[in-house]
Amino acid sequence: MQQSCVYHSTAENISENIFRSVAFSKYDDLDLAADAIVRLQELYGDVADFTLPRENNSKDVLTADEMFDIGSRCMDNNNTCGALHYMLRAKELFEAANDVDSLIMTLEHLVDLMEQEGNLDYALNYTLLQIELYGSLGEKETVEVLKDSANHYKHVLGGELKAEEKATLSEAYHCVPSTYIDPNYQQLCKGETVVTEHTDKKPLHCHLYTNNNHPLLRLSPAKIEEINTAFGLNFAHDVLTEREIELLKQAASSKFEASKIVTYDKKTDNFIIQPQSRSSNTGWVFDDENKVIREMSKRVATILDVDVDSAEAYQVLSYGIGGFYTPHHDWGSGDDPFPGHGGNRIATWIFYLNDVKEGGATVFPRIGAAVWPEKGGAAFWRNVYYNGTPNSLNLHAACPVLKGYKWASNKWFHQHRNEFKWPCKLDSEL
Ligand SMILES: O=C(O)CCC(=O)C(=O)O
Ligand SMILES: [Fe+2]
Repeated sequence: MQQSCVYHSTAENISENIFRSVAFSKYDDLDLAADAIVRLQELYGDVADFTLPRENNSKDVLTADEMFDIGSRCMDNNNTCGALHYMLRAKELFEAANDVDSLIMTLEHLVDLMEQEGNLDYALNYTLLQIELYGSLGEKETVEVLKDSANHYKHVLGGELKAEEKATLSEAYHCVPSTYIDPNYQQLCKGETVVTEHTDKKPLHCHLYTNNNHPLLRLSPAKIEEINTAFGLNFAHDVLTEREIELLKQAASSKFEASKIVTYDKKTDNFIIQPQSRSSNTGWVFDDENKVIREMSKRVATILDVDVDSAEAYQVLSYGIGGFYTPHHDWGSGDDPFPGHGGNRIATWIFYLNDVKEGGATVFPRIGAAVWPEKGGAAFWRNVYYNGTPNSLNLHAACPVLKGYKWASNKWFHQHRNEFKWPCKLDSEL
C-alpha cells in the first residue's frame, strides 16, 4: 500500500558514489555532482549532510578538499548559506590537518561570505586568523594589507573585538538559506504527513477496475488505490511485467540525453532551457517501435478510459542520486500549449520502473499527497478540469533520489480524440 512507505534510515556511502566515482560518468561535470550534494543536504537535512562524521567508519564523509570545492560551487551559484556550510567544515578539517595554504584560502572565502551575510564580527575574526597565519609564514606585506582591513572592520564594529567575544565566536554559525524550498514539498519528500484543505478527508479505497468488462481488463483487472478522489489521483499496482519494464528501459537508454525544461519566450521568439530545476536523463519511446509497447499503451488508455492515439510517446526518465524535478505542472497554458499534439495534456500517467531505496517520491504539495515508487506500478491524475481549464492544484515534483536510482516513465494523454470521453462541461467541474 502507498501509505505505508516511509522515508527512514540514514544514507550510506552516497558521497562516495556521487562525488568520487559516479560523478564522472553520470554527471556532465563535478559541478553538477556538487549541486546534487547541496540539494540533498538542503532538502533532507542531517541525514544527507556529508560533512558530518558517520558511524561505522563509513566512507560517506566528504574530504576537506571536496567540502572546499562544494563551497566554491555554492559561491558561484550565489548560495551564500550553502557556501558557509561547506567552507566552515573545510576550515575545521584544514585546521586539524595543519594545512596552512588551504586554510588561508578557505579563510579568504569565509571573510567574503561573512561580509555578504553582514556578520562583520566573524569577518574580523577570520581576518585576524589570516594575519596570524601569514605572520607565521613571514609574509609581512600581506599582513599589513590584512591589518588595514581588520582595522576597517573594527571601526565599523565600534572598536576592538574583545578577547572573550572572539573566543565565543563558534563554528556553529547558522545562516538562513536563500533558496526557497516549499515546506509541503520538503515534508512530503521526507515521508512526513501534510494535510491541506484539498487533502481527501474521505476514507480511501482500493478496488479492481475492468472498465465495464473491457477485454483488456476482464481477466486481469487493474488494482487501483485511491490517493485523492477530487483530483483523480490514483495508483495502479502491478501494471507492468518484468519483461515490459526491461523493454522500456532498453528502448530508452540508447536515446538518453539530459532532461530539459524548455519554455517558449514570446518576446525573443526563442526556446529557453530552464537550468537548476531538473536533473535526470530522458529517452522517448514510441508505440510503433514494438508491439509489446503498443499493447501496454492500450492497457493504460483502457484504465484511464481515454483514446490511445491521443498520447505522446513514453518519456522514460532515469534519475541518479540527487536526481529531481522541482514543483511544476504537466499542463501548458495559452491557446495551443503543445503544438502538433492536439490540445492540452488532460491526464498524466507515470510508470515506476524500479523500487527506489530512499527518496524519489512524486509529491503533490497542494493536496498533501506523496506517491512512492513501486516497481511495475503507476500513478495517474487529471491535469485539467472538464471544461479544459488547467488545474493548478495538481502541482507536483520528483523528490531527489537519496539512495539508489530511479527509473520512471511518463505518458501524457491529450484533449483531441477524447471529446466524447471527457465531454466539455460549462463550469469548471472536475
Ligand atoms: O519522476 C517523477 O516522480 C515525476 C516526474 C514528472 O513529474 C515529470 O517528468 O513531469
Ligand atoms: Fe510532471
